[in-house]
Amino acid sequence: MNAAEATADSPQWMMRSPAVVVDRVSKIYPTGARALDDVSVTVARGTFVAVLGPPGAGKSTLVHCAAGLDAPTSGSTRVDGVEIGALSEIRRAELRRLRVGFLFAAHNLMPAMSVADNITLPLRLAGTAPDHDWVRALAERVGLAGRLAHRPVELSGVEQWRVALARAVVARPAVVFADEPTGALHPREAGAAVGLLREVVDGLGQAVVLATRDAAVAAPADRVLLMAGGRVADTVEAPTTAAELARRVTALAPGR
Ligand SMILES: Nc1ncnc2c1ncn2[C@@H]1O[C@H](COP(=O)(O)OP(=O)(O)OP(=O)(O)O)[C@@H](O)[C@H]1O
Repeated sequence: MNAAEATADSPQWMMRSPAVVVDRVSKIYPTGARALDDVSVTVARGTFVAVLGPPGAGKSTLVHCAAGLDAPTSGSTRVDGVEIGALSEIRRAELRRLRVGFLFAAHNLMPAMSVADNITLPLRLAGTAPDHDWVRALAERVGLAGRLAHRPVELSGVEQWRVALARAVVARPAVVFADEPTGALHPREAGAAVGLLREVVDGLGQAVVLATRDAAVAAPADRVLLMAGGRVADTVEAPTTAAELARRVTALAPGR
């Protein structure tokens, strides 16, 4: 099949399409706050994009709109080749369970469930039987081998974060959306945590879209979008450093 023959729902199209396309998205809340102002972003498969900026810049709104958790006021978003706005709520929920992984500051682990059951929850919610060898291999990869039978309360904060990471990738999604994912960790632990995220998605070929205020968390990305006032004000390509990113953020908002 050549490019002209590929249709939006054919496997060939899905393989070629970027992991995420945000096309001219604006979001105006009922309060009148313009959180996103005509934002366009394309995230190629397997690439790690960080969204960095000061509080209120629109980072969370961008991640939520891109992931289909929130509806843009105008513009469109595609994830894994699928136009989110065209899906019914049921189809959107399916897409979120199997083609998208999430990592938030609050891990929302199920306290009564074992680590293994927490990790495999997205699969079970989607009616898919977990492959136990894969779950064991994943647990090993994130440093949780030997912890699969424990309850979350028996784990350290970093270990709980690793459970959330494994849960985000267990369905081998096309993309992981992360909103201030290291927010519950000590700042000292954040760098290593995002390093592990990077290692895991590099191994599995997933794209990442990660929103953060912390330049050290954004620095390992392939591309950093600097946001201010609901717009992508600047883009920094890898390699870069936290110090350079912090300098660029300050330059965007003089007097802050
Ligand atoms: N539900 C909402 N209702 C009204 N305004 C909102 C809502 N959510 C966000 N906003 C406003 O939209 C703008 C962007 O918010 P957003 O949370 O996306 O920024 P952010 O860059 O993620 O900030 P932070 O780093 O503090 O999380 C802000 O002015 C915020 O007050």
